[in-house]
Amino acid sequence: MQPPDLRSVTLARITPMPPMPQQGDPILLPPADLTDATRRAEALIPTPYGDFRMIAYAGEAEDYTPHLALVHPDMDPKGEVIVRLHSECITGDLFGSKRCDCGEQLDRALRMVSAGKGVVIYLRQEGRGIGIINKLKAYQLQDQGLDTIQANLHLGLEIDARHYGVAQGILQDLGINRIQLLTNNPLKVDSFGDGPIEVVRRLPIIVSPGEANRSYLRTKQLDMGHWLK
Ligand SMILES: Nc1nc2c(ncn2[C@@H]2O[C@H](COP(=O)(O)OP(=O)(O)OP(=O)(O)O)[C@@H](O)[C@H]2O)c(=O)[nH]1
Repeated sequence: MQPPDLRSVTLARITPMPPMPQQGDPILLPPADLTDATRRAEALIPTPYGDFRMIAYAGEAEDYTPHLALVHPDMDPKGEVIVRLHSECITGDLFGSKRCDCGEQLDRALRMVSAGKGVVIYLRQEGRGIGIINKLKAYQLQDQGLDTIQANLHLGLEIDARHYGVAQGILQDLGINRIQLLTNNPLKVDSFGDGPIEVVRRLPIIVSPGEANRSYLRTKQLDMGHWLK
């Protein structure tokens, strides 16, 4: 086997920044929304929030980014189950980025769902469905003055590319028919429409804005219609 070409590794390291994303750049999108809610594996996961049964859902050929359900061990599917649909945000959920409210929302959701014996469904919809590469490009554009909507549009992408059909499939698989949905996003509530799962109540999940996410949250409130105070 040929050894790696270390010169190109060094070069890549010292290249300061990639060029600004431009309209017309090739668009790399993550795999299309998985609509196949097939239960592939599960195990008990003890967390600081309490124990959850973690269940991975994916289609047959889609092992790499399964959606995850974290189910309280005493969840009663016959009740009005507290449910959080949380879209993946590596920057916020994993690394605590302050550019968005995602990490704090996930923390709060896990507390509420643990207390209320409910379910968190962790949907692999990084960057509102555009993937981490495009989200980082969008952040670069936001640092130049565009807002979160304008940045996606500038890249030729949808403002919000998410679909929630698979979440309904997962809830059905868990035997759940009636939910209290933790969200500020009207599109998440609307996505249940006249489907098999009834949203009996919406529960707000609002975190206090900070310096780094104030304008992001303002755009979500004023231009994306999120129910934020
Ligand atoms: N494209 C893009 N995505 C972002 C940006 N900031 C955060 N996100 C993504 O937005 C999504 C937010 O997910 P959620 O918190 O589940 O959903 P929400 O639409 O904020 O609605 P809530 O249920 O009220 O929290 C995640 O996938 C983040 O990765 C951004 O500036 N641009």
